[in-house]
Amino acid sequence: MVKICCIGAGYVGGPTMAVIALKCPEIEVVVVDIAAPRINAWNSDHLPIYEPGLDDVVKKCRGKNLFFSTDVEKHVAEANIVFVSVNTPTKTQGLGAGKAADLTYWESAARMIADVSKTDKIVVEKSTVPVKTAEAIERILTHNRKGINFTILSNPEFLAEGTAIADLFNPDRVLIGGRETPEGQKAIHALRDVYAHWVPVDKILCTNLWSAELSKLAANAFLAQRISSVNAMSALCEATGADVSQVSHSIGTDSRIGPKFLNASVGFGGSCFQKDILNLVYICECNGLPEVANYWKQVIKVNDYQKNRFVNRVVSSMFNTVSGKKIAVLGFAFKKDTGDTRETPAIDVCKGLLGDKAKLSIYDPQVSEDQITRDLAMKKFDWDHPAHLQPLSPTSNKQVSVVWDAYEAIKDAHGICILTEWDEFKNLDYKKVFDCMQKPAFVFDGRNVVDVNKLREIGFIVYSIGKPLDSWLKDMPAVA
Ligand SMILES: NC(=O)C1=CN([C@@H]2O[C@H](COP(=O)(O)OP(=O)(O)OC[C@H]3O[C@@H](n4cnc5c(N)ncnc54)[C@H](O)[C@@H]3O)[C@@H](O)[C@H]2O)C=CC1
Ligand SMILES: O=C(O)[C@H]1O[C@H](OP(=O)(O)OP(=O)(O)OC[C@H]2O[C@@H](n3ccc(=O)[nH]c3=O)[C@H](O)[C@@H]2O)[C@H](O)[C@@H](O)[C@@H]1O
Repeated sequence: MVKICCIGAGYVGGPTMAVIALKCPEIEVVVVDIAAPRINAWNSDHLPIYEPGLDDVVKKCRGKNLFFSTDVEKHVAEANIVFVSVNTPTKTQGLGAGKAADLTYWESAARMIADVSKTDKIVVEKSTVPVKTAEAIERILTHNRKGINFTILSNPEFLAEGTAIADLFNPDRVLIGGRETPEGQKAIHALRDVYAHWVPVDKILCTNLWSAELSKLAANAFLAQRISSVNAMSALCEATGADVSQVSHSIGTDSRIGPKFLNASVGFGGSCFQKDILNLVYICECNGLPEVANYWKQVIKVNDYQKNRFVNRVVSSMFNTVSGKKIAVLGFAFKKDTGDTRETPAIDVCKGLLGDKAKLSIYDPQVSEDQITRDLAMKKFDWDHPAHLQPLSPTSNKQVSVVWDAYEAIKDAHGICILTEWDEFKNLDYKKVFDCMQKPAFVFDGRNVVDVNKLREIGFIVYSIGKPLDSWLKDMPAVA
């Protein structure tokens, strides 16, 4: 019987392994983690992450062929295939700080695999890693190998949060990279056989190790670049009277461009886009390619510009100060259908508004007060380390309250900032909202979810990213 062990029970390890267990009933899958609270949550009725459809999948296989455990060494020792899906955050100190990937967690996992193994293993890179990481991992694994053969594969994950289960059930492709040696090819076939339980074989792409590693960074860079491109256009739309949704639709109907990932927004967030592009930039610099590095750096610069631009719009519209004014923040997660706040644009927008002394009332249907308080106090990049290594919960900020109802957040507010595109924000009773706000009442829509004309008819002053400006805003400076 094939036994799979996955090190790292996070947003990737948990859902991916649950789907493998569901689709391959004859394979035993154990997900292990050093974080006991996370494993306890995976074994409870309240899973540690919110992901549509995940509960169902876990319920169907947990206790049958899917297990969650803190007994990392035992399960690694017993497995034939070991996936490694641990954090690969951006380095905050030392060589490459602020750009390079911090491979501390990966290295410690690899050393542990080498120490506890008594049988041959396929070791699969599931985490996103710099190109050529497999070479370093191989050295760690084979340094003290005691006659055991380790074959390393790169199998990057392309799921997006909020649609993880659908993405895993029906992936655009599964990518497996391995050495072009007989052992490498044998390992590729073994992993391909796992995915072939439900993924058509023509969607399982097999490449060399470095192509697989680099393809993951390239895919995220290309996706993020599309968002920065459309966001750059949104600034020009506001300056010219064009409507970014119309521009996106017009260019997206060109089959060479395609319609997806062209929604202008307050900026992209999430645990990976920025981290992976910084990682790519660093690799380019290390390979003596500064022009290529600068090209990709610009994707992040435009994203930062977009977040600053949004804050400036809010402040300048409200008579150039938000000091002491209540601003309702609707949505804190980095996108809808997830409770994940890693690198969410809401953090930078909230910090910008707090910098101008606003009073924030924040509502998100999936994010807890504790998480928001931590996020607003955390240093850049600290969020991407395992929970037990993160700073303890800070004392709450008097300028910030977190509430569990959108109307509660809005009551007596001067302005509303929509920062996540949760469906419920489209369907609020905006007449009721208007009536309970200070006047003039402002709506700043960072996700283009509201019906701008309808809200203007009610009496709101509305700013919506990349849409023709309200006459109120036309002469206001909005320089980031
Ligand atoms: N979040 C996402 O949507 C995607 C993430 N990725 C990549 O997958 C990797 C993991 O990301 P997430 O699952 O989001 O991170 P996460 O932070 O949710 O999960 C990582 C887990 O690894 C555990 N861990 C760290 N070191 C360990 C060790 N030595 N032994 C046992 N457990 C250990 C941590 O406690 C944590 O629970 C990253 O490289 C990320 O770039 C790739 C595709 C999608
Ligand atoms: O490596 C990863 O971590 C993953 O990163 C992204 O997935 P994810 O970050 O979960 O979510 P996305 O749907 O890509 O959204 C990222 C950010 O871009 C924003 N976005 C997305 C699309 C768009 O048109 N406009 C836009 O602003 C979202 O609101 C969100 O803040 C990729 O889509 C996945 O393929 C990849 O596996």
